[in-house]
Amino acid sequence: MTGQKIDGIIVASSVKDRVRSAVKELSEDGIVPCLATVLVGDDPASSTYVRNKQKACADVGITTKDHKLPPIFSQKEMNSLINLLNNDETVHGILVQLPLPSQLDGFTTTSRISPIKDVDGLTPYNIGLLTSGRSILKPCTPSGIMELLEYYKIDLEGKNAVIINRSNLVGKPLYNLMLEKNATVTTCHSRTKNLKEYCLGADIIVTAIGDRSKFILTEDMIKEGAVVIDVGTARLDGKLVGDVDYDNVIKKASYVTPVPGGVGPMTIAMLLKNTVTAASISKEFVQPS
Ligand SMILES: Nc1nc(=O)c2c([nH]1)NC[C@@H]1CN(c3ccc(C(=O)N[C@@H](CCC(=O)O)C(=O)O)cc3)C=[N+]21
Repeated sequence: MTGQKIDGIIVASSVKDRVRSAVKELSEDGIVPCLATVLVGDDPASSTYVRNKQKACADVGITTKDHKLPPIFSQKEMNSLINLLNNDETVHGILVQLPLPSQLDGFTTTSRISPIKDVDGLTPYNIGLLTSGRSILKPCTPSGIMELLEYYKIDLEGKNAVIINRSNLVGKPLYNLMLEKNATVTTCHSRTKNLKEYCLGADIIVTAIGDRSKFILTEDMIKEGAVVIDVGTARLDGKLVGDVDYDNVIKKASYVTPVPGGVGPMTIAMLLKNTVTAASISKEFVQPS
């Protein structure tokens, strides 16, 4: 028996359909959802990601305001820009593309974003809501993974979930979301001993390393029928590759996400969903004149 591919493109397009109709409804109320994107420097990968996010916005009727800053942009200038966007009533979501150049601190920058415009779910306020099980704006990659599991009716109740990543963007928020669904969640990372044993005990493995010289998930590391979610992204001879030895792992797993076409498209779809959520809640915060 061979496993099934989890198709992120199909699930992302169903999320986008829902977002498109929500955008239409909001527009009828006079609100045109708008995402401000902030990109510092000219890293080609980051530029491509931001461009893809803008294209996806256009596709569902969300407008974008593009802020492209020179690589020498200072923290002080960044703080003023965030203040400006926080106070701009026509902007509903603010996305600061990470990583930032070394003179800028990612945490200082994202913490400054108004929690109701925090479409990446990275402000301390939204992290607090997430750990309390009351999140509204959730980080896009983890919520995209949860959406994939739900679409394929993969139940987490009582399951052993192993996450190989402990970042603020992926591992930590995903831990909380999976815990809410009653999984027994284990976070593994570079100092974990006996990683293979954790993997072999897992009903669901989420891997987000992104460096095949350090880690590749092979079929001998998973148990029969496991669900494998690949968040890894690296370039190999110009091709996008994940952490998983897909062709062999799928023979033993029940479900596997491919790279590309798995979690990546979901990350973008959830950003669109968060932008619409932010636009909807903005109504409640509009001060009467
Ligand atoms: N503030 C912030 N928020 C982010 O969400 C964020 C970020 N910074 N920095 C970088 C990472 C990376 N990320 C991806 C989004 C889409 C794909 C994606 O759509 N990938 C396609 C393939 C794209 C290609 O071929 O290059 C796929 O997997 O099928 C991948 C990676 C969001 N990130």
